[in-house]
Amino acid sequence: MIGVGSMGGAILAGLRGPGVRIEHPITVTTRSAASAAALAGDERVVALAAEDDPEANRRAVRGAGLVILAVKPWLIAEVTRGIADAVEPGAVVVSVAAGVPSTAIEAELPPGVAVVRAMPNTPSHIGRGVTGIAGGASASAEQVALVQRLFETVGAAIVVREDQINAVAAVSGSGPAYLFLYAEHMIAAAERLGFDAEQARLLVQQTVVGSAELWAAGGEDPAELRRRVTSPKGTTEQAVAVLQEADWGALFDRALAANIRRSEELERGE
Ligand SMILES: NC(=O)C1=CN([C@@H]2O[C@H](COP(=O)(O)OP(=O)(O)OC[C@H]3O[C@@H](n4cnc5c(N)ncnc54)[C@H](OP(=O)(O)O)[C@@H]3O)[C@@H](O)[C@H]2O)C=CC1
Ligand SMILES: O=C(O)[C@@H]1CCC=N1
Repeated sequence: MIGVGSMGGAILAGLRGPGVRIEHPITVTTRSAASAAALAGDERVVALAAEDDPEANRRAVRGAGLVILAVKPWLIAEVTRGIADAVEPGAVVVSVAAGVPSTAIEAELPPGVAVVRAMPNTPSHIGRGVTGIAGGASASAEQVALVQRLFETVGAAIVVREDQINAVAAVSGSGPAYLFLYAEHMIAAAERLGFDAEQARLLVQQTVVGSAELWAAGGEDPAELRRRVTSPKGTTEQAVAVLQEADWGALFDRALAANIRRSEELERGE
């Protein structure tokens, strides 16, 4: 794995979780020695820093059947170019970067190396991620299925067309940020109602986690779960009516469109 920051680190943590059976060690690289040092002490991981060893990325990919690129989008081309002659023929290179088409990665690699895009999210850290996967023209259905199995070790994974990856990023890749934004605002509102910081955090965290687990446990439609909270002529419907004044349909359409627009800008190198 090249790059082990927020997203790479979440995948790595998920892969080290209980019950995940994969071949070890996983060789990972970071830019800084400090980030690599933070990963020391686990015999299942070999961490190398590009800052210490300009050959680190090339060393990491030698002999690897699967390579995950998890650096920032604007570093993908440079990093791929740097490893191109060290990647094994027949290897699968997976990029989790937003806004970098498979063709741009394929252009840096020798023929015979497959490129697959994956758009995961940070709950992968605890094995509860969701990932959209799309093969480039260089990838076979078996190679896409292999990458799907990899990401299923850290959550759920679906295969999509590459032209849907930006939408996956907008919905689930970035999705945890929208939930945490909600939590931040609810905690602040609870504090304004007079709860101390600890109480406000507990009330909101348990509400979010409990509601998510209730949904996951029963699988009912969220509209039905909302109905069960909303007593006719009760209190919830008053708050929901106020919230609905903000026209969440249009608001979410605008937010997701802005997200997709940014992926498209990244595709154009902006
Ligand atoms: N964050 C998220 O929720 C999601 C992110 N993504 C995608 O994941 C990718 C990474 O994002 P994110 O994890 O947030 O970014 P971070 O900045 O948190 O992590 C980037 C990682 O890349 C390392 N790095 C930088 N340059 C090099 C190099 N030359 N060689 C090896 N490693 C290097 C950094 O090392 P160091 O720490 O030493 O600087 C760090 O480990 C992006 O392309 C993004 O689009 C996709 C889905 C969700
Ligand atoms: O914000 C970003 O660009 C990345 C891609 C999806 C989630 N985080």
